[in-house]
Amino acid sequence: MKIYGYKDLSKSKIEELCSRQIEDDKLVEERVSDIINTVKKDGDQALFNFAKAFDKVELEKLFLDAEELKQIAATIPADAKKAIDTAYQNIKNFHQSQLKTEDKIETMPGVLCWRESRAIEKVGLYIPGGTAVLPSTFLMLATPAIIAGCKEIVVCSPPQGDGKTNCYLAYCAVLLGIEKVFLIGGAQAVAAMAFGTKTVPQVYKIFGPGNRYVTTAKTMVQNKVAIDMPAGPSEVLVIADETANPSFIAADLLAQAEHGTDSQAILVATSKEIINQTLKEIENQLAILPRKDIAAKAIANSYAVLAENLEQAMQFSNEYAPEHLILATEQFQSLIPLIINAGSVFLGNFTPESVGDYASGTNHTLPTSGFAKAYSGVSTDAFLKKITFQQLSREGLNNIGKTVEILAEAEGLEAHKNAVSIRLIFESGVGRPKTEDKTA
Ligand SMILES: NC(=O)c1ccc[n+]([C@@H]2O[C@H](COP(=O)([O-])OP(=O)(O)OC[C@H]3O[C@@H](n4cnc5c(N)ncnc54)[C@H](O)[C@@H]3O)[C@@H](O)[C@H]2O)c1
Ligand SMILES: N[C@H](CO)Cc1c[nH]c[nH+]1
Ligand SMILES: [Zn+2]
Repeated sequence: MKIYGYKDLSKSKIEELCSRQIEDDKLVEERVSDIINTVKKDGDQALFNFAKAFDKVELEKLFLDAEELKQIAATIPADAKKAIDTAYQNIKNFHQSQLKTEDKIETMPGVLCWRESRAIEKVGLYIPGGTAVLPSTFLMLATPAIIAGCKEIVVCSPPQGDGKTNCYLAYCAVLLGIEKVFLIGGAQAVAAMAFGTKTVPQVYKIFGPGNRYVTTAKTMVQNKVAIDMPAGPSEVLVIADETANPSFIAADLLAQAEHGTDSQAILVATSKEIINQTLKEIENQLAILPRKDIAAKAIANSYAVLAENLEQAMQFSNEYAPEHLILATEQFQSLIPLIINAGSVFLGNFTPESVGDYASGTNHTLPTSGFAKAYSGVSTDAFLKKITFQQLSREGLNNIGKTVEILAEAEGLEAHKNAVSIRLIFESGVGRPKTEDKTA
């Protein structure tokens, strides 16, 4: 892991360090574009072929039904079932609290405006399953979808070696009341949900994280469907001072590094000593990790920055806009107001990022690659549309009418003006007897 001194970094070097561009991005785009076009053209047959090519599985059918899911779920160990139940309850509590009704506002006398939420009717959820199957992502996506009231929830996850899925994912399906899981992974899953095939229903919005193929496909189908955000390879940035524990920092960095070789784990510390001790700890902890080869590659693509103080560290973090930000310092309270860009934040030395990945209740589907500058993570809101309403009484139309007429005239849109004028004239009594205002 390379170490940089913040004060020696030029603006362009900071930009380079914060960019997550990878050399073969163009190649991935070309491949994904081919996959999308093939699914559009060949439908289900393309999905069988891609499962064979990429997942090394010859599928008999493209989904597991409720009975099959129940049978697989029955093999889950008792402690895992209990852990999933606990995580689900916390995620449900937190996401339920996000459902809010808004007040109606009278912007001027007789002019009433408000917003109401409606669930997106058909949503597609992608659950990663390449290097690791992530049932936690199933909970993170389906729980808010159900709370929001989405009617049709289509779930895709790559098939595993036996042409099925594992007991944890199947148990989540049973727990959540999802009766079908499509065994489709990668860009082809995104294409299937975006355009529909004979077997896979077309949806209005696609959610979920994934590798570069999945994320690139999501960005490419956006002229057809909505997406939650680009949620690609996991990343973490840890800000640490001398009150931090290097063993904890190393563990947190490795936790995200083990997701994939293109993950990033960045340390920004105010103490050289802490950086050196953390690097040593990374070596020690890496040695005993089953996924050490993956994590070691991700760590090699990562770096540490030595900042002069915590404010400077925050400045770097805001430019990097990490998916996960850990404030490994006893001073975390004073840093909270300085956070501008981050997906999810972990405060103090006893809040490991893993709790957010699984069970604290916050959502782990979060923007990566700097998209935390503009996007939020998945929430119940993401499954809702906000529809605005307005209702004018006769008094309201009298109060606002002139304003609209003048603005319509300024834009040269006479018909717009007339839609108001015709009512004002009507109201003034020209051509008809004046009636009582029943809406006032
Ligand atoms: N940002 C977030 O919120 C978040 C949350 C969880 C996981 N993640 C990230 O999700 C990713 C999961 O990646 P994964 O690979 O384990 O699973 P995945 O399910 O995203 O991808 C597996 C699929 O990729 C496709 N694929 C693999 N190699 C291919 C190739 N050469 N050409 C075309 N398609 C190919 C296959 O179809 C396979 O089914 C990780 O990078 C992890 O860090 C991010
Ligand atoms: N850290 C991932 C988000 O980047 C989420 C996850 C799922 N399982 C473990 N971790
Ligand atoms: Zn994780």
